[in-house]
Amino acid sequence: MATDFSSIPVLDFSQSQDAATKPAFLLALRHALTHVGFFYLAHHSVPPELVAAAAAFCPEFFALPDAEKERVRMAHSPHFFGYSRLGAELTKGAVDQREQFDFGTSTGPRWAEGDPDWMRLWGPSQWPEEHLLPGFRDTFVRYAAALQALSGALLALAAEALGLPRDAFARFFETDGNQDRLKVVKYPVPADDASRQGVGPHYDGGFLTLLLQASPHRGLQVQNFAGEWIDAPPMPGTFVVNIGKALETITQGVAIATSHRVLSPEKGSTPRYSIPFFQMIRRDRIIGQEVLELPPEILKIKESRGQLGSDSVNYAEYHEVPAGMVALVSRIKSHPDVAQQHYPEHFQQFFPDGLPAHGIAY
Ligand SMILES: O=C(O)CCC(=O)C(=O)O
Ligand SMILES: [Fe+2]
Repeated sequence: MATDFSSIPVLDFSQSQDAATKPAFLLALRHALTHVGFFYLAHHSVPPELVAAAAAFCPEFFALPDAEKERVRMAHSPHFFGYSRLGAELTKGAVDQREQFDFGTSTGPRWAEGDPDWMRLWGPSQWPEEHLLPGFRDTFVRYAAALQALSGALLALAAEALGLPRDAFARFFETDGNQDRLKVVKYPVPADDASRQGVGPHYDGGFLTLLLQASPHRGLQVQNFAGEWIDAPPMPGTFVVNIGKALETITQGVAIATSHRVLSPEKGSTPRYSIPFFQMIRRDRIIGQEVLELPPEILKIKESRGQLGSDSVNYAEYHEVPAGMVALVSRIKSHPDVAQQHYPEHFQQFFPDGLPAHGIAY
């Protein structure tokens, strides 16, 4: 296809802050949203020292004593926050070769007795003991807040790029605090006979994902319209931004969520680290029933670009159930043992034969 991509565009965030260069930024953003679903964001607003501090903590976290990682393991958390050991996570039923620590920005409205159980997805994070990793919690709280602010600014720009008012997406967020999710991820060098599925092909579920590639390893790949895997190598000073299925859904498929995966580091290499930030939406809306009206010239882009090749079965539920339920089901499928502990009825429904041999999140 003529408009298919063979590399990931680079956008300069600073252009969006200057009236003279903003139109060019919005055009580039429109193209990235509608034809690629991924872009690098350079010259962004997050201080480089904060990014460097977060990256430096990645190997340190995973070097914590096993007992401490056990203490904060995800199975203790109905909010799916905490530590998952290697091989604990599934993508479409296959085991991912990664270890991770999930946490969230500060919590918005919480679950209360009588609320649907997907309201419980939001809640407090678990943190390692301060004396074992001084500064870790403070750094990541500040990092998360900075990423939340940047993702909000970027989403307002995305609205403008699609011919919408800046606040077009506001109604999909809690007004008194929205909880976004982050994780610190380690992709080890696999053993000789192990699979190289760092994380299998998938879509992200929310609005925008802002990924820090926290070590110089290649491995992230993005699937184009023809189904080819395009490398997205680390580029210092940037975040890799991609679109999730919720944003695709409410823009009537104009902004595209693109399938991506991570290959484990090569034999003889060292572990790869990354820190994705996932912009989440409020839980109580069936967003497929609230799609945005878009200007005709923007809707037309869909026709000129053609059909996306890869499957879009995942997240079709956005048309049927509240966004919180969609997010909960996605977590349950990835972390069945957390579900078994905290959401036994859903667990029974998705895993009627009991816990898979893999998929234990500790
Ligand atoms: O680690 C990466 O580079 C990407 C991770 C990812 O796609 C995800 O966790 O959704
Ligand atoms: Fe992803």
